[in-house]
Amino acid sequence: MDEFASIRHWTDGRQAAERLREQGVVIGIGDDAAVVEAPPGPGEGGALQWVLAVDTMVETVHFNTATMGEADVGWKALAANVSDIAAMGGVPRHALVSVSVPRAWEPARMRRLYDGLYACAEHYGVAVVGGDTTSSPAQLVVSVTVVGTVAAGKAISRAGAKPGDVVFVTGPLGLSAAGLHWLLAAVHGGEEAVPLTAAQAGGTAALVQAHRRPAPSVRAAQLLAARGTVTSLNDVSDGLASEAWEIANASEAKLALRETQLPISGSLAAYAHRCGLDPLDWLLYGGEDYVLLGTMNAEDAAVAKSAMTAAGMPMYLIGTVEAGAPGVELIRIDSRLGGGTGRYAERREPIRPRGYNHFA
Ligand SMILES: Nc1ncnc2c1ncn2[C@@H]1O[C@H](COP(=O)(O)OP(=O)(O)OP(=O)(O)O)[C@@H](O)[C@H]1O
Ligand SMILES: Cc1ncc(C[n+]2csc(CCOP(=O)(O)O)c2C)c(N)n1
Ligand SMILES: [Mg+2]
Ligand SMILES: [Mg+2]
Ligand SMILES: [Mg+2]
Repeated sequence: MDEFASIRHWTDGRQAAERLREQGVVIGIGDDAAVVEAPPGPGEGGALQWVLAVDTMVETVHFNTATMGEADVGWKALAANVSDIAAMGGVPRHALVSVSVPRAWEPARMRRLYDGLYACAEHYGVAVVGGDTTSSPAQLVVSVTVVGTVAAGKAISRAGAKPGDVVFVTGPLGLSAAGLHWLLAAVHGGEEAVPLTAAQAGGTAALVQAHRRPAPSVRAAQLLAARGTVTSLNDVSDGLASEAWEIANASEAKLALRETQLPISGSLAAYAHRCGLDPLDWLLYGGEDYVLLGTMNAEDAAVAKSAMTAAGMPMYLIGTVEAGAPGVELIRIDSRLGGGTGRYAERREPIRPRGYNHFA
C-alpha cells in the first residue's frame, strides 16, 4: 500500500461527521493543513480560523550529514510546515518542535539545529512555544507542528480549480532535487556537509541553497489570496506532477501544463546539461521545492502576475484547467516544423502522478 492509500486506510470514515462538526473542523484530513473554527474571542469571534499542520524529517530519509548541515535541518523542518500553512492561504504563527535524538547528535549539533530553526522562525515571524524531546536508537527525527490563522471562510483548498482557470507556480522547480543530486555525488564523498568553496560550487550554489534553505511563499500566498481569484492552492513537496494530480483529483478537472512555460532556471539547465540528464525529470518529479502550485481565474492571471512582479516575487503561468476526467497533461512542442509552415506542432503527453512516496 502506498503512502496516500495508507493514510486513507488508517483514517477514512473513522470519525462521524457530527464529531468533526462539533469540533468546528472546516477542512480535515486530505489537504496541506487542517482548518478549524477559532472559539469566539472578545470582539472578534469568528473573524479568524486556525490552520494546523505537522511535518516530520527523519535522518537518512529526508537528510543526512552529506546533504545538510545541522542548521539546515532545523530551517527546513520548520519551513516545510510554513509552506503547508501558506498553501491554505494562511499565516504561520506558533510552532511546537518534537525531537528524537540519538547519541551522535551531541549538544553542540542540536544547538546548531536550533540556530537554523530559530532563523526560519524569525524570518516568518513564528513563535516557537514548546515541543517534546526523547532519545532515539539511531536516527534523528524532527517533527514540527505549526499553527497559523486564516480569515474565516477564506482558506484555499485543493478542490476549487475550474475549467478555464490558469495554472501558476510561485517559484522555480527542480532546483532542490538537482541540489540533492549534486550533494550526493562523488564530489563530497558522502562524508560531511562541507561549506562549498566557490570553485566547487560552480553554478550549483543556487541548487544547494534551494535544497538546504527552502523559502516558502507566505507573502506570495497572502498577496494572491487577497485578490479573491485563486481557486485552488497546494505546495510542492513531492513534485509538480504529484501535486498537480492532487489538485486535479480534488477538483475533478484536468490540468494541461505547457512545457515552454515551465520555470527551468539557468542553473538547473546548466547542471542537468553537465550531467547529461533531462532537467524536466527534476522539475516534474523531484520535489521539496516548497513553492506554491495553484489555479486562478484567467481574467485576473496577467494582472496578478504584474502585481507579484511589482512586489518583487516571481509568478509563472504554466498552463490551464480543462474539463474532463481528472488528470495532468504536458503540452510539448514537436521539434520538427509543421510542414514548412513556420509553425511548430504540439503534442500532449499524459503525466503520471509519480513523485516522492514514502511507502512506494
Ligand atoms: N498519520 C496520519 N494520520 C492522520 N492524517 C494524516 C496522517 N498522515 C498524513 N495525514 C493527513 O493526510 C493529508 C496528506 O498528508 P501529506 O503529508 O501527504 O500532505 P502534505 O503535508 O501537504 O505533504 P508532504 O508531507 O509531502 O509535505 C494531510 O491532510 C495530512 O494531515
Ligand atoms: C538523503 C536524502 N535522500 C532523499 C531525499 C529526497 N526526499 C526525501 S523526502 C522527499 C519528499 C518530501 O518529504 P515529505 O513528503 O515527507 O514531506 C524527498 C524528495 C532527501 N531530501 N535526502
Ligand atoms: Mg503540502
Ligand atoms: Mg505532510
Ligand atoms: Mg510527501
